[in-house]
Amino acid sequence: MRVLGIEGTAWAASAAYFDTETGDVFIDSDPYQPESGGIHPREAAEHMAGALPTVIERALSEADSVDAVAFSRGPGLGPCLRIVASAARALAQSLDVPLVGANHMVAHLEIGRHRSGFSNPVCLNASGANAHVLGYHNGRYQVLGETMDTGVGNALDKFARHLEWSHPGGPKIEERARGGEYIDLPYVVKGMDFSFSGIMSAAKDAVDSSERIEDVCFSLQETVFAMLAEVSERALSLTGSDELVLGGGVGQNARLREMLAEMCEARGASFYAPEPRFLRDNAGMIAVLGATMADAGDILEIDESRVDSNFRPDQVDVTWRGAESVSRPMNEEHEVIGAEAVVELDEDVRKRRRPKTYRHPALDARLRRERTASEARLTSLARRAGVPTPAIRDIDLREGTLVFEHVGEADLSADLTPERVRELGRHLATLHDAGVVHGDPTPRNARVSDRRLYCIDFGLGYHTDEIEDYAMDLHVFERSLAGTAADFEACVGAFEAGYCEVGDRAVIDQLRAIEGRGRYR
Ligand SMILES: C[C@@H](O)[C@H](NC(=O)OP(=O)(O)OC[C@H]1O[C@@H](n2cnc3c(N)ncnc32)[C@H](O)[C@@H]1O)C(=O)O
Ligand SMILES: Nc1ncnc2c1ncn2[C@@H]1O[C@H](COP(=O)(O)OP(=O)(O)OP(=O)(O)O)[C@@H](O)[C@H]1O
Ligand SMILES: [Fe+2]
Repeated sequence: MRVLGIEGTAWAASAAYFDTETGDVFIDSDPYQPESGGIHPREAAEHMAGALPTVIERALSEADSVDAVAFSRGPGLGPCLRIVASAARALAQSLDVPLVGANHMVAHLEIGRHRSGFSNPVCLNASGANAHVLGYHNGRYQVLGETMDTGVGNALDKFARHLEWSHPGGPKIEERARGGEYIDLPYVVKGMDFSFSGIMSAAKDAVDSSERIEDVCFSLQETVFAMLAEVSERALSLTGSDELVLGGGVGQNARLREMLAEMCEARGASFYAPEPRFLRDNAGMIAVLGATMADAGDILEIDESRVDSNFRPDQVDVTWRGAESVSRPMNEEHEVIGAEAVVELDEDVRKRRRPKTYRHPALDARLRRERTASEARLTSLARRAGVPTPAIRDIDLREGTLVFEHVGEADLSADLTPERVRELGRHLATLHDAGVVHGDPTPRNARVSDRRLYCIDFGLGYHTDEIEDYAMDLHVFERSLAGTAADFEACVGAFEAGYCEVGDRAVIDQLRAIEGRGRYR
């Protein structure tokens, strides 16, 4: 099959030609470069209108024939998307071939899967307007974790604008980071979700209070990319997957790729990053996904081809994949490589947070120390509040080691029933009542026995009386269920019912508000 792809969600006016028989992808792009400030939607749309005809013509001149036209349907800037869609409709009609509407974020992911040959990877999309970790489960690309505020590239670009550097800021920060020294910045990870707002204001304050720019750029990269590597590792650990692919324009950053490669190597996973022309916005990824979709018969009628500027990857009905899942069953082994630690299971359980070589030694030492200390403290506090947890036998903060009582016969993930999930809901409500959040409640961080359900792994927990934090705890759990549970609906229903038996219903309302923010941002 031969597909013409068109992209133009924000800055790249791009067209491509992909031939499934030869595997060749021809891409021609014309970037929009704002004169000052960030991307202006109206100017960007004018750029699309002016540049698309030329790039399309060049791609067509490479084509022997065209069997389908694929375009980016969203997410992106509304005025740009409408111009791209009009061009795609007109072309499909004049060539008399089917029209395919691709989700831009799924295209960022599928290009890595396609080029690597990996069958079922976890995907980190690190782009301008987005940042999320995805895994395929129950016929969708589930969002296992995502930014709670801005996209990663936008965060970097805003910092660069503060320094009055031109757009895009990411490559300039990478350049200036060379030779910088590390300073501490806020590091925010909640389960597999993360946030950039705190770190960005701290970085701006740091340059305003005359820290060296290279030190701030260096530390910004070290901190932001370590967060992305950590949530990717959490997704690998939760699902049991041993494949990671990278997508999105920030993926062009050598330090990010280095960290991800090192993280994967340390846990025996394979890592793939497409070449830069497939990472930044480009129509090649649209043409490649378009061919897969057209092959599955996933085509659009012209009058149903309207664009969607908030089109989320988890809204896409994945017609081109089967019933497989990124999550695989895991056996109880003597040594477990978790996301944070190596855990040896004997009569007692020895959990050691080994140094993570991918992150800066100072950041690594800080995180291991803080998390080991809070895990010890909160595991005991939770038990006193009435939540079953393992007793602590020993603690060595310098080594990052904890020794626990062995609890339960299996992880909750191995035996996930609505009844058990309901009990976890009650436990979290009890914990919140005591003013504590777990921080990383997942089906792998609860242990089951005949009589009880235990909570483990409190390393990301903290004290708080904010209802938003309690709701976030529930959100983290429901995310992890969406990526792993066979019967998601029944489990979520039971979980929230269990929570309400003990806890405050207002937390559930806040949870709905959090979900709404992700969907319509
Ligand atoms: C919806 C769509 O329009 C949007 N596209 C987008 O953001 O363009 P993309 O090409 O994937 O990423 C651009 C971002 O990638 C950053 N970037 C480019 N090179 C970089 C580098 N070497 N280091 C860090 N960031 C870099 C830029 O600063 C910019 O923020 C998206 O995918 O979110
Ligand atoms: N006290 C315990 N009793 C029985 N099994 C345990 C205990 N603590 C940990 N385990 C087992 O080890 C696995 C990893 O432990 P833990 O979640 O604490 O490590 P981690 O590195 O923080 O993992 P992750 O962050 O990926 O959840 C658990 O999923 C569980 O199977
Ligand atoms: Fe993009």
